[in-house]
Amino acid sequence: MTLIEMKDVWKTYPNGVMALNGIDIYIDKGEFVYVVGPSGAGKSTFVKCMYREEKPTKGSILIQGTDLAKLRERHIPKMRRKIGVIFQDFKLLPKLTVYENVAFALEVIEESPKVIRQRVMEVLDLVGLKNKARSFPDELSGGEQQRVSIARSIVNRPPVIIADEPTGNLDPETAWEIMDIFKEINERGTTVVMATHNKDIVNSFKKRVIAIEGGRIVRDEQKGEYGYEI
Ligand SMILES: Nc1ncnc2c1ncn2[C@@H]1O[C@H](COP(=O)(O)OP(=O)(O)OP(=O)(O)O)[C@@H](O)[C@H]1O
Repeated sequence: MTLIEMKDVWKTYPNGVMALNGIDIYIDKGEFVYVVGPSGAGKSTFVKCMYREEKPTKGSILIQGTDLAKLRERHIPKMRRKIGVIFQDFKLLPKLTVYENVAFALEVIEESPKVIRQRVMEVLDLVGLKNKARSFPDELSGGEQQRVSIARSIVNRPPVIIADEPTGNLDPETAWEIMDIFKEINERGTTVVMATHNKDIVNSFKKRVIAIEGGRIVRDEQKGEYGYEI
């Protein structure tokens, strides 16, 4: 079943840079997809369009049938709940505890305190951080902070999570631990789209690879390789 469909997507930034030049892609429910390519190829722009951080200049992006490209500003927050997002630099709220950072996503949709407590502890358990619920982000290692951000991204139970260089700030061993969590989440049925420069991970944990160069898809392979020298 198709979860995400991009049809003839173009993105030109206001400064004239053409970052995406006609992207057509289908991603099915439950897939694990790496997005690879040289620096400046358009990977971040591709994923940003997918969670409507950027609006395409032309084309449509359907997520479960809703066209993100046509979405009005006021409908964006509701749509974002269907998409968990994970960044290279974690983007946790520094003044909130681990628990509060994760609970925040459920508080804004006014879930009951009981549901919030249950779901937050459930996802903190999944990422192995139940014992750090009361800690603040700056008391955690980079790997732990990324685990919190993953917990936050899945607490709403979105059908897809999108990660932009999630292991970019982590040492190789920690990067693998984070990958194990993504694997687990994917095995439980969540679609994962991950832009990455991590050649070892792409070549070892083999999944679909979409390669972008100059804003175009130049390769789309099941169980693909990273394909670039770093
Ligand atoms: N907000 C912006 N305004 C103008 N140009 C931008 C903006 N964001 C990205 N670009 C340009 O668009 C092109 C694609 O950038 P993008 O960040 O999508 O590439 P990338 O493949 O993710 O690169 P990297 O691997 O270095 O993160 C580049 O030429 C970049 O300079």
